[in-house]
Amino acid sequence: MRLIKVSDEEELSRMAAEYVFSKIKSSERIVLGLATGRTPLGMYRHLSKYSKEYKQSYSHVHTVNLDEYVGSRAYHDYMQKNLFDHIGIPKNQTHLPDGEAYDLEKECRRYEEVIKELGGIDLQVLGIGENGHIGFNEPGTDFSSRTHVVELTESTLSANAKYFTHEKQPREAITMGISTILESKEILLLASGEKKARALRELFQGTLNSDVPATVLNQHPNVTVLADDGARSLLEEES
Ligand SMILES: N[C@@H]1[C@@H](O)[C@H](O)[C@@H](COP(=O)(O)O)O[C@@H]1O
Repeated sequence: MRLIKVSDEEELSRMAAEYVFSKIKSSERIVLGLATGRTPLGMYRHLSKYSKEYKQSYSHVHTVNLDEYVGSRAYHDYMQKNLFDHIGIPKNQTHLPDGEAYDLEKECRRYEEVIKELGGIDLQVLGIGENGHIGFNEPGTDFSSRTHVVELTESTLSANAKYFTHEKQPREAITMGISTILESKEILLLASGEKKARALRELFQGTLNSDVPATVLNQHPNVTVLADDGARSLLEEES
């Protein structure tokens, strides 16, 4: 696992965008796994800006998002507003789980098929929950899980309550499973702020702990962690 140290959220956003943009530029075809939440917002802002500044084609880019709330399009709307409206990725090449599907189990299987038919994920961007969740894989999730429906923990519900001012906050979500995420060829994890420090400390301790799902990333051969001063504040090497 590589650690790239940045000072703050702004530097993290710029570095993350440069990282992803260089992959887009240098690939003939790329499948990007995308995350939502506050952390990648600045990265999306920079990527949107690059799309205006540089004559870069996005016709070779495919995207698959990690998750969506059940009964909601909150993350569809987030992606549209923060990235897809500003960047020329063909609409039929962007994918998210359908949280409004009638048969959620079937939707989970469909989503796995989508990823498989795309040939897997080349670069998965991840955020990290305060409790160490990745995607919406909450503490205790089986490391062998595939795309599934989850019941969100109180910790995650309260951390994300601020995004639900116009609709009732769903208590369930569809998420790629831990095993689905681990099959990505490369992972870029973004962590910003002191609220993430405990989860990051667990991750860098290197021991697998199913109570902190992100620790499973220690088993992946190609993970880069971009972390700012706040997120690194409990790492031993920093003290
Ligand atoms: N499903 C998302 C995760 O993918 C994200 O990593 C996490 C952290 O979000 P934030 O970046 O807002 O702290 O929140 C949500 O639970």
